[in-house]
Amino acid sequence: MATGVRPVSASIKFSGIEKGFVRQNSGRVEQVLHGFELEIEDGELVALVGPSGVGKTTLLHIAAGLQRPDSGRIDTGPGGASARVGMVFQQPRLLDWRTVRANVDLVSKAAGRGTARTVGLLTQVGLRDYLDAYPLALSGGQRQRVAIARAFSIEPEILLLDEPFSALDELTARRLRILMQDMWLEAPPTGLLVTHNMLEAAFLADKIVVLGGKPAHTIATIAIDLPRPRDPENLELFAVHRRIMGLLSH
Ligand SMILES: Nc1ncnc2c1ncn2[C@@H]1O[C@H](COP(=O)(O)OP(=O)(O)OP(=O)(O)O)[C@@H](O)[C@H]1O
Repeated sequence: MATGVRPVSASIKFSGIEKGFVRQNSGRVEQVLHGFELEIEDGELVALVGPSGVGKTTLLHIAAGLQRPDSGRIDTGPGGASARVGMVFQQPRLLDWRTVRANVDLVSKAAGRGTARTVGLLTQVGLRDYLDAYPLALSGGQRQRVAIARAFSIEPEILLLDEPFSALDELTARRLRILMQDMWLEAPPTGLLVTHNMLEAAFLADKIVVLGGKPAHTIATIAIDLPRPRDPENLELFAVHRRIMGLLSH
């Protein structure tokens, strides 16, 4: 687990989660999650990996409160009842008619954190010279940097990451993973990362939960005990990648 300080503790606990969707062509319910259990401890970052359609994003949406389980519980505590939840999605989802600075200010103000940290955060993500630029004038990587600054601007106790780097070229993605690691270490939130990239999961996470099947079940839970900050070239990350690919190739 990472070191650092954070004012409020938070954990994420999925208990007995059931979730099904009605298939449009047949009208039958496809059960995606059945009795799903997972606990993410305070300050821990868990990565969910598994085949397309297994239910990773559904779990993240349930954690975010964007979807409700059919039954079961999602608890964020202790202290989690009032936890601030930050999110970074695959697409940056910025307001194109607001400047970079205003995009961050709006969210941090809405979360009651004020705007004093905005310039510092945007400087930290390498956008000091773009405070007054509009998102459409930025590259995809720069926009995602704004999204990362915005997520950290609320001083999140919980941070949910939905394939945050998958729309970027690999070099940019790597830089942003390192940036994410640095920012995470300053005051580690409790986190859930959904990704298709096993190296990314191994680089960022404390624990990787490998999902498979329908309804989804946990095939393996892999603890990543490497000290931080981690090096993306660490050979142990590649060993984890191979292990997961082996598990999912059967
Ligand atoms: N709103 C919805 N309506 C109907 N079916 C849905 C809905 N959301 C998800 N599903 C179905 O639930 C299953 C799990 O979807 P989910 O997006 O959680 O998978 P995933 O593991 O995140 O996939 P991917 O890696 O491709 O993003 C899929 O079969 C999907 O079609």
